[in-house]
Amino acid sequence: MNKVLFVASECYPLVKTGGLADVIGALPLALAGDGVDARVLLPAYPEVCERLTEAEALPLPGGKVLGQDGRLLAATTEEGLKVWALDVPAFFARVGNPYVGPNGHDWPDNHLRFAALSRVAADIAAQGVGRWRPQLLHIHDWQAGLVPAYLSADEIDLPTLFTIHNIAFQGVFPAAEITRLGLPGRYYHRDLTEFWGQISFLKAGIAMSSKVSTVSPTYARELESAEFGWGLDGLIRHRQADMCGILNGIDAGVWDPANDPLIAAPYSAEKPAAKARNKEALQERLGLEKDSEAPLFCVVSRLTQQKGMDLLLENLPQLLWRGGQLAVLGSGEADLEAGFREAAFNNPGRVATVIGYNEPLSHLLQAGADAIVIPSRYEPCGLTQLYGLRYGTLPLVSRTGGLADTIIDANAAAVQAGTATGFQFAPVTPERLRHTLDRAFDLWGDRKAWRAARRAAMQTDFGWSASARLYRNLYRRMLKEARQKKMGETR
Ligand SMILES: Nc1ncnc2c1ncn2[C@@H]1O[C@H](COP(=O)(O)OP(=O)(O)O[C@H]2O[C@H](CO)[C@@H](O)[C@H](O)[C@H]2O)[C@@H](O)[C@H]1O
Repeated sequence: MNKVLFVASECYPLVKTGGLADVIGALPLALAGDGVDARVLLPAYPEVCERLTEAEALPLPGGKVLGQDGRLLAATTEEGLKVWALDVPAFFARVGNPYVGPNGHDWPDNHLRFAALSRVAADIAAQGVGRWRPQLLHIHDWQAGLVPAYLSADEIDLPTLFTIHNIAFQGVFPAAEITRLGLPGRYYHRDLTEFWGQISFLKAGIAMSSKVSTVSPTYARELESAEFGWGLDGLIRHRQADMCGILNGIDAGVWDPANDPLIAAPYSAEKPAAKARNKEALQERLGLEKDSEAPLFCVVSRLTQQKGMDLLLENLPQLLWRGGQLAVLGSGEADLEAGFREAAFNNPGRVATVIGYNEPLSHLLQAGADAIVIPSRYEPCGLTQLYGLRYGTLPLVSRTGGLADTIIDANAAAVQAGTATGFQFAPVTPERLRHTLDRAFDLWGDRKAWRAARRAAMQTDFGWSASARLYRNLYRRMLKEARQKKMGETR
């Protein structure tokens, strides 16, 4: 068994603010079937501690971390995932979001909090926990970006894979903080952590890891361009030979319409009839008219510019004029929240908006809606379109990143062949979205074709097994390269 330590700031079901948690909660379990013993290191926020009641407390491998006392809480979740929660009260025992305080601003010491996570990961790499020592570290997003810097500073020779889930979140902090992070000043260098006069944790991860991946092949290519690279496209191009894109999968146990305790009635590709009962239940729950003829579009998303939610608001009159309904679950930018609230207020029975984060309701939306709208300006992979496929809720998506890689557009040829699974549009403009909403209404008008697309969508396999195998192969290649490098050095 290859031993791999995952390092990340979220992990479903312990703590989740977005798609990263879903990946960290599911991929290690999928890898177990492929001969990889993957364990997860994450911060012990209060909600994590609450859920790990049976945890065993272990000393930190490095004694203290960045001068603070702490411990590791070792536990196995109900799903069988082995985790170490990093319990450093000075950094993590606070009420609020993992990244943002009650005042809506980032915690002012985020650089120290997540440097501590990376520092402890490097200590585990050096000393192990008990008899378990990783052979490779799989680190995720900027919160784990300093891991290779600590490994390098301590001359610990272990391969690292850095996965970018969203390049827009970069973890950029004042350069003067470098010594408080416990890194030698020489690491503030333009080839390592320096980014426009500041320190970027994300840049450190990309520049210093053995290999870099992202969560879809199309996003891997897009990152090489100035439009998508957020100032790091040059570095990404420089690392092209070590870069790849591997699609996310979904946890088919958690997201299964045939066996989902959070929906009104079970259904499947073979027996889809009960999807209608979920539509009714959703309409009732949200105060929408019980209109089975109206195509019900839904949104489950952060309400942000990234997700293109302004484009959807702009097209709401068209969606309503053609007889559709809209159900929105999300939270995010104040003007978008206000826009969707107002839309619900002005269109009772036709538009419903729930502002907030609600995991159970997200399942009912996927089960009850006919289509899910994801007009993202960029989308590294996207998970909600995959849940939509599984639940026969046709994704209407922009052609970018993972959305481009997972949805087959209902053009005439695909409809004819019975292979269409949703709708795609490009470029990401209000006009193209409007045109594609029209195409969706036209297909809805041909119920037989809609049902065929729904069946094709539900039969698409986006479980983790194929992608887990790609990760396993990549780990093996990295371990082999590391061995060869060592042999070369000792010769
Ligand atoms: N209000 C709400 N209530 C309940 N659940 C909600 C919710 N809002 C969102 N969710 C859930 O959060 C997850 C969001 O998944 P996305 O793929 O859209 O990821 P996100 O953009 O957060 O993360 C980034 O990382 C992931 C993982 O790699 C990439 O897929 C993605 O492209 C990238 O932007 C889904 O499970 C969704 O159901």
